[in-house]
Amino acid sequence: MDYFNRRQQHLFAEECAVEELAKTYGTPLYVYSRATIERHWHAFDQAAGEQPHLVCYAVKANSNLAVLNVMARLGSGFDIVSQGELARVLKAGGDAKKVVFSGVGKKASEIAFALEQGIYCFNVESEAELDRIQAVAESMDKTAPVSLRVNPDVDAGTHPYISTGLKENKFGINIDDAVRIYQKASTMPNLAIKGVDCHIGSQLTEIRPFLDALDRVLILVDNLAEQGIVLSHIDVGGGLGVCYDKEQPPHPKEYAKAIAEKLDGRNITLVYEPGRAIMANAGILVTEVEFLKTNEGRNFAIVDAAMNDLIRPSLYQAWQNIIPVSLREDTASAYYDVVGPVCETGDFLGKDRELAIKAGDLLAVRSSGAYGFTMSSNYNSRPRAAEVMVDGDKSVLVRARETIESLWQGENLLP
Ligand SMILES: Cc1ncc(COP(=O)(O)O)c(C=O)c1O
Ligand SMILES: N[C@@H](CCCC[NH3+])C(=O)O
Repeated sequence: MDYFNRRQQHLFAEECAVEELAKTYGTPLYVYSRATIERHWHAFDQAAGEQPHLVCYAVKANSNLAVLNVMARLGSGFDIVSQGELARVLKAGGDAKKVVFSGVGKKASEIAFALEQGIYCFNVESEAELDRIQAVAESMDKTAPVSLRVNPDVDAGTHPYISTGLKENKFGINIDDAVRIYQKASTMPNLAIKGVDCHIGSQLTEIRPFLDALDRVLILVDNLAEQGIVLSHIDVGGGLGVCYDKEQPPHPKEYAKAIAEKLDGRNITLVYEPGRAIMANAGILVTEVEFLKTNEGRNFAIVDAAMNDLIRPSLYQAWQNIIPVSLREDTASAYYDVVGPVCETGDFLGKDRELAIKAGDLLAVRSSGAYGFTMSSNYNSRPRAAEVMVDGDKSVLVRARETIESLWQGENLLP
């Protein structure tokens, strides 16, 4: 079931006409569906069945306070990678005790803040980081809960920019070094070993690499247990892909169930860190066609959203569906490159898209709820888009469009 669907000629987000939302809030506009977020979150939560588990939504996918608040109300945990993300989670009503802190470059100040808040666990990505956490915890007279993020050297079969589980990637600790580092951690007085973590990449469309990685992690878990280091959780990371085009990723239920079954009755808590699978198809980016033009036989639809609003097409050549908000029959379709106003040849949202459109029409870029707004910027001094959450027939402006004045906030002229 899709909460973004067409009624006659018009696109709806739940019970709200997208055309009306654009009129009310302007474009470019991100529109999120609360019902979709909740449905996706429950799919993970329910599929784990009897296995003790915690769904820690990956905040980087979409960190709008209202999005985090929807998740917090469901009792979600959160996967964060910075002090800023933790502060957002707390502001949105999230529980620090359900937060895992990932990331390769945690600063001492960020570690101290997270310890102060009492997070669930640090996912430690290097031996040097382990030493830093010990030092910070000691200075605060606290005990830091830690997991090692191990790198199982599994090819996730995804885009090289978003693959993280190979030995040559910057992430995690080589799984072959893990036993030694766990032994070291067990002697460090201000650390409490909690679990193990593994995240092999993003937009994975098959279960196999996840299960291969988990096989290797389970060998490590059993090996550590024999040495008296008993873990209380396994964090399997995020990475489950979604359908942008013709991909057929496993359903979150199928994925979460396959993972839970692999544990084979072990009495251990399972942590999931899904980002994209919850948010991507819970959002669209609505944009208005400013002009249509043809250069050297190539048609361009110049729209008011650009690479600064949605960078995935430019950065990864990612394909996202682009559809008219209202269908029209009074013009013939043609193939267009859908491009923004930013001064870069690489500024496009889609290429060669068959569309029947006129200037002034609205387009929706689908699957934009994850890594859309969070990766947006002010390049070309463009204020960032507004964000709206729909809930049935109601809509709430959850982030106002930036003003021109806000663009130079914090900047100073020379005296
Ligand atoms: C450590 C970690 N956990 C979770 C995620 C979320 O990934 P995804 O959005 O692919 O589920 C990421 C991003 O790839 C990550 O780096
Ligand atoms: N930002 C990427 C995914 C990276 C995931 C973060 N570790 C995307 O849009 O596909």
